[in-house]
Order: sequence, then C-alpha cells, then structure tokens
Amino acid sequence: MTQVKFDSSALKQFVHDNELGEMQAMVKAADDELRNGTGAGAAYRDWLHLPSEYDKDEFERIKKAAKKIQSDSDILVVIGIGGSYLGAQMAIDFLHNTFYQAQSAADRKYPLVIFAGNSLSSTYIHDLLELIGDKDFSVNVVSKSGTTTEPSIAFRIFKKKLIEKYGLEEANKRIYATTDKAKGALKTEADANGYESFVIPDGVGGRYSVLCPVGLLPIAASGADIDQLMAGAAQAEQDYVDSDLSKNEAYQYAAYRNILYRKGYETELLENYEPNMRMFAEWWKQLAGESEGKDQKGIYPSSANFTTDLHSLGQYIQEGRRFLMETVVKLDKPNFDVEIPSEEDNLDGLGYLEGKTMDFANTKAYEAVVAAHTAGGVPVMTVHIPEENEYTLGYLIYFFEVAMGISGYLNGINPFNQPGVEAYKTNMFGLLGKPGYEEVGKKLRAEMEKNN
Ligand SMILES: O=P(O)(O)OC[C@H]1O[C@H](O)[C@H](O)[C@@H](O)[C@@H]1O
Repeated sequence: MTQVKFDSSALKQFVHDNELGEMQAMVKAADDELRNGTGAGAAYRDWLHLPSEYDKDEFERIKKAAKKIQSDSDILVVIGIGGSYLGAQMAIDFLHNTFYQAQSAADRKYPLVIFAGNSLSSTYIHDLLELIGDKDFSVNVVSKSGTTTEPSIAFRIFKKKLIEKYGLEEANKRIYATTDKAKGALKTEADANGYESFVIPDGVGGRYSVLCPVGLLPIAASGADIDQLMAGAAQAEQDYVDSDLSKNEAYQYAAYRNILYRKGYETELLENYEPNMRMFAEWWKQLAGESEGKDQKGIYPSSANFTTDLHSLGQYIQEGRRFLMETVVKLDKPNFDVEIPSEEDNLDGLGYLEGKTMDFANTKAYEAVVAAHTAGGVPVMTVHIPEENEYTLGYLIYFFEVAMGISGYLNGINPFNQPGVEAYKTNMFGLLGKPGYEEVGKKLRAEMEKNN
C-alpha cells in the first residue's frame, strides 16, 4: 500500500491544468536519464536499487554490531558531516520519543546516539566529552571520502578518549568505521587498526546514503527496526517506476516544483507540524540543495516548523516578497493523540475545544494555513504520511530521493555531483596550513591584509 499521498489540489490558482501535461515529455526524458544512465552523473545512481539490492551479509553484520553496541555502550558517538550524519539523525528523531535524549537509560532501553564532527565548534565537543564522562561508549566514524576535516578532527578526539578509558586493544573494538571499500585515510586507518568496517557503495553519494550502512548502523543501534525501514523503501522503489505522470506521485512533485520554479517561485520551504521532523527538513535540504543548486540555477531549499514558525516566519510567508513555495510533510495520524481537557470555569475561553484532541487542532491549523497562504499567493503542496514508523519513513525517504533525481534532470543539471563544496575547503586548507595548499594560503592572507 502506498505510504505517501501527494496532494497538489491547492495549486489550482498557480498552475493551469495543461501545464502538468506539458511536462510529461520532459519527465519521460528525465526518467530515461535516471533509469538508463544516459544523464550526467550516471555513476551515482546506485541508491535507486539500494532497498532491494543491498548486501545482505553486511546487513546482518550491521545488526550484530548494533547489538554489541547496545550491550556494551551507554552512548554511541556517530562522527560524520553532511550525508554522513543527516539521514541517521533525522531517522532517529522521527522514530523515537521526542525526549529520548533526556530519558533515563532504563526508560530508553537502548544507547543514546549522539552526533559529532558536523561542526568545528569546540564548545560542542567539550560538552559532549563532559556528557560521556565515565560512561561506556563506542564510536561510529562515517566518511565516504575518509578525509573530511570536521569528522577527522572529532575522530582524533574521541579515539583518544576511548584509548585512555579502555586501552588500545579494546578501543579498537569499540570503533566502527563506515567508509569507502578501498580508498581514503579512514579506510587505511581502519585496516591498520582492525576496526569493524562497513562499506559505502561507490555509486551512492553522501546525500543518498541513509539506506546504506551510513544510516543503518546508527539507526539500528538506537533500537529502531531497519528491516521495516528497508521494506518501506523497497515498496516505494516498486511504486515509483512509472514514467507516466498521472501514475507517479513522486514524479508529479518533481514536475510541479519545476513548473513553479520557472514562474519565479525560487525558494521551497519544507514544512512540518511535528517537532520530531525538524531534522527531516535538514536531511531534505542537503538532498535538494546539493543536487540542484549548480550552474547558477536551482530552487533554494529552506524549511519552516509549524505551528511554531507561524508566529515568526508566518508574517513573511503570508505577505512578504512573493517567491516562496511550500511543501508540507503532514503526518495524518500521530502515534499518540492527547485530549484537550475540560475546565468548569472556562476562563481561558477554550471550552469549544473540550473533548477534541491536540491533533484535531493541529490538522485544522494546517488546513487554515494552506487556505491563508494560497490566498496570499504562496503555492502549497502536501506530502501526506499515514503514521510515524520505520516502514513509512523508508517509503518517504525514497519518495524524495527519486523526486530529486528527476527534478535535477528536469532543470538540466547533474543531480549527483557537488563541485561547489570544494571552494571553501581549498581556502580553509590554505589558511590552516595543510601541505600542498601553501600558495592558496599566501594569496588569501595577502588579500585579507589588503582589505583590512
Ligand atoms: O562522507 P564524507 O566524504 O566525509 O563527506 C561528507 C559531506 O561533505 C562533503 O563536503 C559533501 O558536500 C557532502 O555531500 C558529504 O555528504
């Protein structure tokens, strides 16, 4: 059964009936590029079949490693940046109690999974070291290239703590490395020290890697069911193969956002009505931004959390400059609903809501917002999900991944590279004094002095 329902009914005043049909030929061509590898970046399409063609032996090894971590660690520190942490963190937030970090170990039942190496903040690392204190912990270091600066620095620090606490031999048994099968500094180190290693397949880029060991090990260690996650994604893999727009809602989403983009709606807000889906938007932003923002074009991916941000960004969305489109991921049925209590005095005037639930109010807020923003000139699309569980999440991940592949080709770019992220890295290496980058550093310092 489909787990995602794409609703474009609020677009009527923005997109004429014929416009979607006019996209069909282009969607067919984009589908051909994606499925048959005739488009740019063809070597990075292996995520397309990850849900059905993953390495089953490795999958079992992931589950075993997760069990070991659960049995010997209070905390799992997952070190990675970009695609090497966003998917795991969004999944863990989506699948667990909102306050699971604050729960006691007994209530949580599973290790706390904490992410590091996704910034260069010393405060963050200091505070995490303090949180770990004397607790038992393990480290999952994740890097496809095996050379990214932020996670490399964090890894040195947590490796040192592991060695101090457990000694070298036991420390090596508490380090799990997820990286390339053959190249990169992390692979070299993992081989030299005998870390248990998991492979990021060649044809899977960072932002498409949540359904490989990158996401699966931390998600499994957190106690979530990765079989169900993969089963949901595999269902979506089957459901989204038709290049006929009328039969493929992921492709409809890709087509509509491109129709809107070409009319000047250049920024897309991914929205939720559930605080535990904030990280989902962060994951989606990398997926969309790195896939599409290149060659001086592309939809700018942003996000908003409702109803919270209706009291901050809401004014701008309703009446500010008109370049926004919105995509809501709407949970149709929360796992737990809470009734609004009755009060005799009704001093707060909420009597009219007595006996109704929080989710009733949340859904009415969503309906009200769609109507208001539509009237205000903001096109709104909705991706409905039935509930929050592993199966639905796997399905939803695949929905957005396949939509982004098609969307990129519709806009005439390579959706699978990210050449632009190197520019700051080169400068940073120059300024940090990395061997080989001396000239860059010299030039930058001279420019900075001139500007001061
Ligand atoms: O996994 P890594 O090689 O460490 O890369 C981590 C991230 O950083 C890079 O700069 C890329 O732009 C991202 O696509 C990638 O997910």
